[in-house]
Amino acid sequence: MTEINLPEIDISQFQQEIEGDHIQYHAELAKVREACKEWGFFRVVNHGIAPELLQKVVSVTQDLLSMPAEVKDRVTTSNPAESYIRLPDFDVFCFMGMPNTDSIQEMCEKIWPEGNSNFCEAIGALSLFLSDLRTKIIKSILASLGLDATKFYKSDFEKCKANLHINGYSSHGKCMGDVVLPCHADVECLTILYNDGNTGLQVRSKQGKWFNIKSQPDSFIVNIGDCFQAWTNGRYRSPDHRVVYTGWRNRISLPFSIIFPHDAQIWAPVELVDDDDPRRYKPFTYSALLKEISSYQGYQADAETPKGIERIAVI
Ligand SMILES: O=C(O)CCC(=O)C(=O)O
Ligand SMILES: [Fe+2]
Repeated sequence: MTEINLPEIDISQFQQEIEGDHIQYHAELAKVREACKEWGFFRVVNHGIAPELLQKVVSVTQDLLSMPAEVKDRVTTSNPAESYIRLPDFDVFCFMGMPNTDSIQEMCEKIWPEGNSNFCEAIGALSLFLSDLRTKIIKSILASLGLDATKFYKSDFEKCKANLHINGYSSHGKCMGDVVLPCHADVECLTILYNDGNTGLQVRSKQGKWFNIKSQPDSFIVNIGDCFQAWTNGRYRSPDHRVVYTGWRNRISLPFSIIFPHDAQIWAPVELVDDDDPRRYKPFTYSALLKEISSYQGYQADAETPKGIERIAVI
């Protein structure tokens, strides 16, 4: 299978403009635009997060994932979105409303009653950095659409929430090429993904062909989610992706998902609607979308099922 190098965006190039009021359209934003149209995926480099912190995050999450099942079960709660879930092929730990030091501390104390400051510090610091990075990424994407990024960030994105997942994939009983995370598109607004450098993530092109995503240490992978696809009136795509087994002993990934407030209307601005691009979606809320997809849990076996946004909002 062909391997692709995701388009690389050097976010440090518009650091100052993002902090100011106006982002000048320039070559790096043209790359964001092309990447979001073509793949719905890009890679962010020069993000300012120290490689030492990323190594520490990998090390503490390895510690967490290697705890015995009965210890991990101590963090299982009645709300599956807020705890630990053991799926056949991988473990998922969920932290809601990040950055939230209380929820990190709470989970940590259940796993390590004697405390684990390394874990709390590393996950806490990563969440803080990612919250800051998300603002820069969203503003860059808005500017790449030719929009007033400051205005639209404030009106539609400032109140977005974030959840952090820790995914741990095991190799137990796996054969090369086995699909360990089925084909899906992220339903949220946007995902900023960090992984431990192991390969396995694949993206499906517009033409329906699967590509291996080349791994690149110390960078973050960004992908557009279904809600953002709808907000852009379909100009940017929320890509199907999956994870396959490629021979690792175990594999860690940390998706940081940005979500619209549950009851906010998701609605493309008029600037993105014209004769060439007539309005594609009716307004909908994230909570209505979640309700719709709960029937198939967000995973679509090779995407035969129409996406949630197509089912509830397409005009
Ligand atoms: O593990 C990965 O690289 C991707 C994870 C993912 O797509 C997800 O959690 O939605
Ligand atoms: Fe995903």
